[in-house]
Amino acid sequence: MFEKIALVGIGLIGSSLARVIRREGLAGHVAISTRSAATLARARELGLGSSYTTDAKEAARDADLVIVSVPVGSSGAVAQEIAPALKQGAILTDVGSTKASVIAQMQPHVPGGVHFIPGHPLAGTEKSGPDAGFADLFDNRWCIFTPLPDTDPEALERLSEFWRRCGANIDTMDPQHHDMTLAIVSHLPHIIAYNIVGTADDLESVTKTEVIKYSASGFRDFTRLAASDPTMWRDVCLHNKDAILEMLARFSEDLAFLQRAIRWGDGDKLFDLFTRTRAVRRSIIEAGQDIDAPDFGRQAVEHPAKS
Ligand SMILES: NC(=O)c1ccc[n+]([C@@H]2O[C@H](COP(=O)([O-])OP(=O)(O)OC[C@H]3O[C@@H](n4cnc5c(N)ncnc54)[C@H](O)[C@@H]3O)[C@@H](O)[C@H]2O)c1
Ligand SMILES: O=C(O)C(=O)C[C@]1(C(=O)O)C=C[C@@H](O)C=C1
Repeated sequence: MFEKIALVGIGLIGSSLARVIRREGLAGHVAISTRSAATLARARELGLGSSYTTDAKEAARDADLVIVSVPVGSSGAVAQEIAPALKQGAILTDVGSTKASVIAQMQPHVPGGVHFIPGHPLAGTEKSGPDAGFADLFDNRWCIFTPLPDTDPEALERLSEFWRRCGANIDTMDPQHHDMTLAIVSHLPHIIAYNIVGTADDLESVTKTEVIKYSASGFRDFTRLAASDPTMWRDVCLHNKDAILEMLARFSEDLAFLQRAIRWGDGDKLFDLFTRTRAVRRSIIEAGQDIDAPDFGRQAVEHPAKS
């Protein structure tokens, strides 16, 4: 599909892209760049690309497609660094979990004649780094684009076709809507997981023994999310601040409602809520998302209930 693709950042997402690009034969040349020499050396050992450099500008030079897969707080610095090397007509995209902030950081650096199309594949795991990636990561997952008002439809279609060939389904929305939606379906669940595992860890007398020994699968599911990359999630929280605070406020109100129902022994309220939420899971399954499949969105994840 492309003569040369540059992957800037070669962690979970960048290396999954490298693997699927190779499997599907989507590029003549895959240039890999990352900030740390050690990560780059590992990418080379894994044979993820055709060339390797710690100089993002070098990787981006002459590329037809440049994919930035770094923590969202670094996307502006990366855009500034590669901007002078971007060729006319190239597509520049990203995979960041927040969109308004990434656009605000990257867009000012994008030279005229370069197609900047922000994107976000809704696929990942709690793991990070080049060893964590796998070619099937994007299979049957959404990839959301938040095109800018002047986005060239042909470039958007070309990038959409690339992601389809990586296994993804495509959707588009405006950046604010993306950030609000992801705040509830992705960012809040991680924040809640970090919080509950932190609370358990604070119970020092319990944590070293009982929490580990008796962790039931409910708590274990939280620990998976709470093991996610600290840099990535620090940046997500700082860069989707307004939407996350809005969702946290609603969450706290609803939690207070639940707390009150428990305090006053209001079984009907509890039963009604739990019935409604059970229906949500059922509708996700009916919509074709097989939650119980062992590879639901992630590989190499323990499924203790099944083993
Ligand atoms: N992990 C997920 O579940 C997931 C899912 C979808 C999107 N995302 C988004 O994808 C992006 C990458 O996440 P990941 O999970 O692949 O992270 P990761 O930690 O596995 O990899 C990040 C990579 O970026 C490199 N990097 C960091 N700062 C850099 C800089 N300034 N210049 C060049 N390289 C730099 C690191 O060396 C590493 O190679 C993030 O923006 C994240 O929000 C993550
Ligand atoms: O399944 C997981 O481990 C993930 O965290 C993946 C997940 C998500 O919340 O669904 C995390 C962040 C992304 O931006 C997209 C996907």
